[in-house]
Amino acid sequence: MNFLKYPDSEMMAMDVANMLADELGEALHHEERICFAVPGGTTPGPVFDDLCAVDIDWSRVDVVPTDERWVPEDHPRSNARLIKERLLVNKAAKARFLPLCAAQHAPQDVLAELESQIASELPIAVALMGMGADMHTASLFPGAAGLVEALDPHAPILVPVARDDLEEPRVTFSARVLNGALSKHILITGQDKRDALRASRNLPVEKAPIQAILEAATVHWTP
Ligand SMILES: O=C(O)C(O)[C@@H](O)[C@H](O)[C@H](O)COP(=O)(O)O
Repeated sequence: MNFLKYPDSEMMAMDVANMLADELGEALHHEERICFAVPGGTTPGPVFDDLCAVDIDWSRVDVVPTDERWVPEDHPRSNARLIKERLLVNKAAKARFLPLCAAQHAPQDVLAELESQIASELPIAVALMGMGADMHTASLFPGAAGLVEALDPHAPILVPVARDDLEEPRVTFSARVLNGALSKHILITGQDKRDALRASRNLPVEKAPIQAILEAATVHWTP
């Protein structure tokens, strides 16, 4: 794991956006289409604001959430909504969005179809991920139903996840698919998350799922 520290969120957003733009541009030199996975949550918005303005051939980029909350796309908690409003604008409006959710159906009824739309676009070229202070990443939550399956080396592409205290069911890329990304970035802010990341090193992956994707990842942190 590579750990990069920034003086503030603005600097972090700018540098991470530049780094992602370079990697996406480089990947576009080698592949006709590339897959870019991005998280939801509150941290990535400023990165999206900078990244959407960069001049790469977005028309050859498939943008997919790392995980999704099972809510309609116009719901305030929808990751698709965040991504469409903050990333897929400006120059990046030309990218294609691949949804992980069809909220009018139950997850188990549509997961196979969603997977089939994504399978041909894998592996992920560049993955940007977040982390919670409970050491989850994507929707790989400690103690959640679906976690063991999502951590399995032979896991399917997508795994439904639920836990009583989560506001809605979720679907997540399995650790196997996230780990298959050619480049992995984790974006975190605040001392609590830095402490959590440190503590995760001594815990089993079921208790600290972030462990599953740390190898060869770059962690970006600002207080
Ligand atoms: O949809 C989501 O919730 C995620 O993709 C999730 O893994 C997120 O990245 C972390 O929970 C951090 O969220 P914050 O950035 O809001 O702290």
